[in-house]
Amino acid sequence: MDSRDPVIEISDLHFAYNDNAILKGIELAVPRGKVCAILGASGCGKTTLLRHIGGQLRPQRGFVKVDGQTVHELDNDALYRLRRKMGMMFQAGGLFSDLTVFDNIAFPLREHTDLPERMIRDLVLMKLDAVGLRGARDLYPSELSGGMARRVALARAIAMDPEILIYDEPFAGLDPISLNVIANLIRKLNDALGVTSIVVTYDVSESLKVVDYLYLILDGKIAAQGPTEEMVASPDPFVQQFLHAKPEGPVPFHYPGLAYTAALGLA
Ligand SMILES: Nc1ncnc2c1ncn2[C@@H]1O[C@H](COP(=O)(O)OP(=O)(O)OP(=O)(O)O)[C@@H](O)[C@H]1O
Repeated sequence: MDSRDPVIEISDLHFAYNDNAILKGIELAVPRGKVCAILGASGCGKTTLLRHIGGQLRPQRGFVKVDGQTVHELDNDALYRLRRKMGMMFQAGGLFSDLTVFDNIAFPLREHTDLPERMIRDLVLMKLDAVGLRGARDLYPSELSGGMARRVALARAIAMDPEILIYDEPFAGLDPISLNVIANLIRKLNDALGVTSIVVTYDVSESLKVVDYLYLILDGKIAAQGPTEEMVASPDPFVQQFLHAKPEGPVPFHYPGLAYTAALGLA
């Protein structure tokens, strides 16, 4: 693949849960080596979009290509190989509660490789060092703060040296300091490891600090996109409402419904 080709390319992606249309023609091309954020209100379909990238859901129209491969056309073996190129970190962390920090990170290496234990040890310690938690190797998840648990999940996401790092709501539920730590780690790891990172979040302010490129989702489509600085300076009222979390603007506060007077039986 040409290094200028997008790592992830999505075209005309449509998906509905039964009659509930969620994605209505997503167009997106994630450039290689950048940190991108896909921003959208809770429930707009961000996780649904990620599940198409990971091949857990099949598009009802359009396609998702990762590294030039159309995800829904791959057989199981090819999909498995493709998933190995992707490191994912989820909001809940998903750490195994009965394994130590060390064993949580060693898990994918033991599961997917035949590396000798000595090499696994070196790799795990390297990943732990990258997130500043070498000293926490023998702790269990119940002994970690929320921010530390998120960092362990991040170390596990990079255990297999992925080309693409995907974060689903990495900032949710963190205190401001941990939030900054995670945001800076996302940036630092992207550049140090030479990967492409995709951050899916509703947390705009944190993303603006560390992200190169923004996509805003509204009503199942990419409503606006651009380099972070350009988006921040954009005069578009929708972009402004979105980035500055203004309650008033083109995006209505009220869910569509009857006029208030009609609902009260006064009309
Ligand atoms: N398996 C499912 N079956 C039916 N509806 C679903 C299913 N999964 C999600 N939905 C609905 O699809 C919509 C989009 O969900 P999704 O989780 O993709 O949104 P999101 O943007 O990731 O939200 P959040 O930020 O709150 O996690 C929501 O209205 C949700 O209720």
